[in-house]
Amino acid sequence: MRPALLVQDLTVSLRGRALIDGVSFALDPGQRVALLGASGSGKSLTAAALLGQLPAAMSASGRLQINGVDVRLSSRGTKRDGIAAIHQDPVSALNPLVRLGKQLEIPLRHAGLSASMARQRALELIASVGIAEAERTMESFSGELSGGQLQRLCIAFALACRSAVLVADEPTSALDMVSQAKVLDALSLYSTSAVSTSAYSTSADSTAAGAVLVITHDLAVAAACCHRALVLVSGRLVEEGPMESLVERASHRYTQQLVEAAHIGFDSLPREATV
Ligand SMILES: Nc1ncnc2c1ncn2[C@@H]1O[C@H](COP(=O)(O)OP(=O)(O)OP(=O)(O)O)[C@@H](O)[C@H]1O
Repeated sequence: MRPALLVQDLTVSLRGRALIDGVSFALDPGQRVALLGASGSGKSLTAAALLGQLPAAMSASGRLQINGVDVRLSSRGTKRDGIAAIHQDPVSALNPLVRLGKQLEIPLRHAGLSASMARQRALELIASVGIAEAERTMESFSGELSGGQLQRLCIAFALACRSAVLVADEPTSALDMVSQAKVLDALSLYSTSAVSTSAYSTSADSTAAGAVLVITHDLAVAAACCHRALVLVSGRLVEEGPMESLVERASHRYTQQLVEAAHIGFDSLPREATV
């Protein structure tokens, strides 16, 4: 199976100092993978490198492939095809002056849907990420929704764009537990939805599922929604593996500390994350 995301030997440097040092990993379609690490370990810079959003003073090298297409790591500024992101603060991703339904319909119209089909699909997407009253949400502005609802709406946007990869950077850290669970459910939905072609075609490839990279320092969040985890320490990948073996048999001291701090055991993992 072709990976949705392939990262080889990613290095991000600032004035000759490597902030990210030789990081390699891959995400298969349908996989949810956590990128864990302490504050300052390089999680956000890794995300920025994947999205082409590194500060101008930094340089990136290595290989990046999104949905089978090589992407120049040095390119930045424009949105990269096949990859979308949601951030801790969803408000900044949305236009506060345009009704949410109109914003959601834009990528759908771009994909070739008629106005009425785009509206219908937008309603379906809003409902699919667990937001009740889809009709009313379509007519709302971003300031009228809660943080958790906006976060799920951003996931609906990523679904509308049919990005093969969704990078979720601390998607739940500003939310209460109930909203957190709903956002994690929406991320699961993303990775089981067919997303990875840009056109609404019927080709075999259009059935590939989305892959999600969840950036977090919270092991409980990672365990609740991810199949695998990658652990970053000081810009280097020190450990990776299936979620349950990481929790049960962490080998790096930082991962062991995370497990001890989270006090979670294998039994608390959802069934889906253990396959
Ligand atoms: N704009 C910048 N200029 C200089 N150094 C930076 C810049 N952004 C990040 N760094 C450095 O790069 C390293 C990795 O930072 P990064 O923001 O990726 O960490 P993080 O794991 O996302 O942390 P957090 O969980 O606190 O967001 C840190 O040492 C940080 O000081």
